[in-house]
Amino acid sequence: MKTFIAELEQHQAMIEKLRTRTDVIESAGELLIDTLKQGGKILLCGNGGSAADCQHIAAEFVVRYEKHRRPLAAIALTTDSSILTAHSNDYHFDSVFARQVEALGTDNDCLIAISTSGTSRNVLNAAEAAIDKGMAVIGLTGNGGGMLAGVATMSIVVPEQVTARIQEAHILIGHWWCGLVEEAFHDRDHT
Ligand SMILES: O=C(CO)[C@@H](O)[C@H](O)[C@H](O)[C@H](O)COP(=O)(O)O
Ligand SMILES: [Zn+2]
Repeated sequence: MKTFIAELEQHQAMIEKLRTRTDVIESAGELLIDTLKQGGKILLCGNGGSAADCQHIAAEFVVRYEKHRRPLAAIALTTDSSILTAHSNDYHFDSVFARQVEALGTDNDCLIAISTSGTSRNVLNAAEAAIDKGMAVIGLTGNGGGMLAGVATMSIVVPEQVTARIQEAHILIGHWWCGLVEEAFHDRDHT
């Protein structure tokens, strides 16, 4: 049985490796700030645990992270059960996020496409649809980046193979972006 200490050690090793991705993580944070300052919105998509990350991060933008500031435009494409089921039932699950990008995206917007493997077809299709619309795409991935790293405008490839470690890195990065963005929009009359 793997001990909890072994799990912690694996997590710490992931954190150390993440240092090598600092520049692109910071650049992506600046892109998010620019997108919102120019009136664009942030769309997010991913499967499974990454779907949860999408709605988690969207909630921090729309509501708050740690400080009071104006609401920020973000939509998780993973949450509307009618859209998800109608599209998957009538068309295909592979295009369930791309369809929403086509419906909602504009060239001011940015898509955060999350896939630990970088190979999930519905995430790749969403990234391609976003590029076709002139949107910026931040690929949040791992495992060498898969095809997502080739499609996205900029990619954060967590240098890990274990899905859980990659997901832990993703939410750490997502939270850091939330703090950075919040600082840029912070209403200094409130806390
Ligand atoms: O949370 C986990 C594993 O930790 C799973 O639900 C995982 O997200 C799912 O298997 C996803 O379908 C994996 O998709 P992806 O990250 O490779 O795009
Ligand atoms: Zn999980």
